[in-house]
Amino acid sequence: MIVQLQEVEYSYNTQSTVGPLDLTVQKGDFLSVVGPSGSGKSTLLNLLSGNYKPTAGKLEFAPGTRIIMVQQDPGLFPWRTALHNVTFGLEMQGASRFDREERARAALELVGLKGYEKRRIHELSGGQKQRVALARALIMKPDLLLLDEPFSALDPHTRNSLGEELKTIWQETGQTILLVTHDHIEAELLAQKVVVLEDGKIKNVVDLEVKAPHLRTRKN
Ligand SMILES: Nc1ncnc2c1ncn2[C@@H]1O[C@H](COP(=O)(O)OP(=O)(O)OP(=O)(O)O)[C@@H](O)[C@H]1O
Repeated sequence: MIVQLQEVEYSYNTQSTVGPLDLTVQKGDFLSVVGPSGSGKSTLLNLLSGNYKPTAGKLEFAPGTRIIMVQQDPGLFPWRTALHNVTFGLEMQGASRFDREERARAALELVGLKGYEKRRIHELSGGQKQRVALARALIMKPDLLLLDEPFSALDPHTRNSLGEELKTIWQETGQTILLVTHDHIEAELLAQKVVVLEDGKIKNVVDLEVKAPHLRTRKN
């Protein structure tokens, strides 16, 4: 278990409460959370990222859980190259230059940006910027990667191809992912489990029973 919510509620005020929510994220899961505006997606993300503390119920993380969120705005450093945006977290951790650049090259290759290492951020398209943001998060190998509508500002074609790549990345790395989207089709195409939110509650959890190939043989 990476994170477990048991009857978790978050109350903004007396009128507006999200929950109670019951949800468990297991290692290697690819969950998508889908729901219309106001259904509680951002509130759930804020709870999972530790920004909000539940006002009721129990929210439990496995010890030492590290969580990284990628948002719609990729928030890259414009003065750095693509490669050096990706190395940033490892720099903060004190990894050697050789090690961080080698890992950043591999992460950029994983997101389909081999050959773009030296580009400045303004020399990249919107989709490419999102890929850099994804590589920057993946390189840190978080226990849980939260994706907050990361493709919503992109054109449909770029959106589809990035979505497909995300699925491949999940299958290849087993990275635990929780993707928030308002697009039902995207949610079902990509994830293994779809959590449907409505009026601040989990209306349904659809188990699509797709497992990352490398996890198929494991009993978990
Ligand atoms: N700061 C706030 N103060 C009071 N109520 C809030 C606040 N933020 C959100 N809410 C309420 O909490 C509920 C869930 O909102 P939330 O932002 O989590 O939904 P959402 O699914 O992320 O919506 P969107 O897709 O529009 O971002 C809604 O009823 C909303 O009105």
